[in-house]
Amino acid sequence: MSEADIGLVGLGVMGANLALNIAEKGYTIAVNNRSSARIDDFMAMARREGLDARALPEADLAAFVRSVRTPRSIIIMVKAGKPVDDMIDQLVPLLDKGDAIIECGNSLFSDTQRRFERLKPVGIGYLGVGVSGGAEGARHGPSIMVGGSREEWRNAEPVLKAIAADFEGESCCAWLGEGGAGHFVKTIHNGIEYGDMQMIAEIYGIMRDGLGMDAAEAACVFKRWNEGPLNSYLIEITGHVLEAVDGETGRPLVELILDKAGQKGTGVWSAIAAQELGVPATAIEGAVAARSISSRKDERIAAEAIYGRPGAGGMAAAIDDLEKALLAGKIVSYTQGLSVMARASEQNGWGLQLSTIAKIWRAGCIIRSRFLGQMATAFEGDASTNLLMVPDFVALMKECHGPLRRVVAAGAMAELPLICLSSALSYFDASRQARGTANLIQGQRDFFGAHGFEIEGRGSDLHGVWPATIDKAAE
Ligand SMILES: NC(=O)C1=CN([C@@H]2O[C@H](COP(=O)(O)OP(=O)(O)OC[C@H]3O[C@@H](n4cnc5c(N)ncnc54)[C@H](OP(=O)(O)O)[C@@H]3O)[C@@H](O)[C@H]2O)C=CC1
Ligand SMILES: O=C(CO)[C@H](O)[C@H](O)COP(=O)(O)O
Repeated sequence: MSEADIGLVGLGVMGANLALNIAEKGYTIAVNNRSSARIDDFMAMARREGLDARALPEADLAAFVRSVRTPRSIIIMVKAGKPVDDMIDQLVPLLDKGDAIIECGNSLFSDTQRRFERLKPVGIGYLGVGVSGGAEGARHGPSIMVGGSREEWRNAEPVLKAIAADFEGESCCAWLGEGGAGHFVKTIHNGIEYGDMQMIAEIYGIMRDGLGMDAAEAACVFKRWNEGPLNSYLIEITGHVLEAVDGETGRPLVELILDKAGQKGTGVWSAIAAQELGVPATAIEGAVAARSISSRKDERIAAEAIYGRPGAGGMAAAIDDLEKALLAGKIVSYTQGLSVMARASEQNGWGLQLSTIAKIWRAGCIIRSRFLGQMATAFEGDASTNLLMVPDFVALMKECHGPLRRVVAAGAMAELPLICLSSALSYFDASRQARGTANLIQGQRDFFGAHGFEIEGRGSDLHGVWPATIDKAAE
């Protein structure tokens, strides 16, 4: 008997919480998972929350599909990559024309595009949906970034909007464009998340290694900052992470956690997308690189033994400068992420609205912040896609780039690594330098490869008369 309003397959951290959220909003949800133990765990959770009457567990995939009312909407929330394709392969023979798959994992946008094209001829709708907010967001209201056809969106809109976060009465769920648009925006959201996290970690490094602050002192500063312009989920949780104490040793937990960062792919995809689109995203790229360097612990230990410990001589920096440096770095990082989305939108004909994206990131997602509220307002009345040129942010950047410069300079002299903050500063300086240095690069390119250069008033594809050289190094 078809009883469920919607189905969800994949009861991991995100799927289980999304399913509870959907049930709580009054929908009856059929649930399925590859391993049946998770179905039992989910039903136990649903019982504890008094939601089991609206959950229909089905360990058999065919019976699960049959239990959903037609035309069916089936959410897939499994590990990204091949498991999604495998799940689609298993579902398609069980579905009817007019049914739809709503894939909510962190999928690569080009995979989403491919899956969308694959299902179109068989009459099965496909939405590629980015969901952010971790377990808590999935349970109580994530930010939801939808991509796919408008028709599928109209069918899914009521349930997706019902479960999404709400910012002052506005839903943090929106349809952003066709095909892979939703997953592309989620990927860049994560790239920006990488940048935010890395810059926070760099500031923590200055506090710990440059200023000699202990974790509890650093926690107090982050808690205070969370009351000001840096107010955000990531600053808030940083305070909590820094103040947590290990029950076994009584030491700050953060000091026991191994300094090797994991990564599941979306940061790298953001950096690759930026490079492929020809849009510089140095803060995001720096954040990805920093995670890779962090994973090479043995090499870092060996190199420190040769070159000495960075920060050993201490560093002088005002706490107010650190706050403003973080704000300036954030402006640059968001400028870059937004530019990547704007270019991708042009290239793919998505029509992405940056103001809508900023709005649905104001609550529910990992990068939610007061800053995004300012951004949403700023973009509403401004057609620019360059945050560095939007008046409110021009004023902020004028106030904060000096502090960023002092922090980066002092950090460099103290030998402290500031990959993200320093690249953000250089991006800012390079982006506002009317006369750059690429004239020399063009000269070099013409010298060795006759690639040509341009001289204003004389034309392009000009060539120099260069001397013949011999390779001195090879002599
Ligand atoms: N955790 C987070 O904060 C966020 C995660 N995401 C994304 O959501 C998706 C799910 O993540 P999350 O809930 O954290 O993952 P979990 O690791 O908690 O759960 C993974 C789920 O995928 C299922 N699965 C894995 N491989 C297969 C397969 N080959 N066939 C069928 N099912 C499979 C697992 O089933 P089984 O129990 O049988 O192993 C399980 O239900 C991912 O794309 C992730 O990137 C998005 C936003 C936030
Ligand atoms: O999408 C997310 C948050 O928005 C997930 O938590 C994702 O796993 C984060 O990426 P990584 O694991 O690479 O740090």
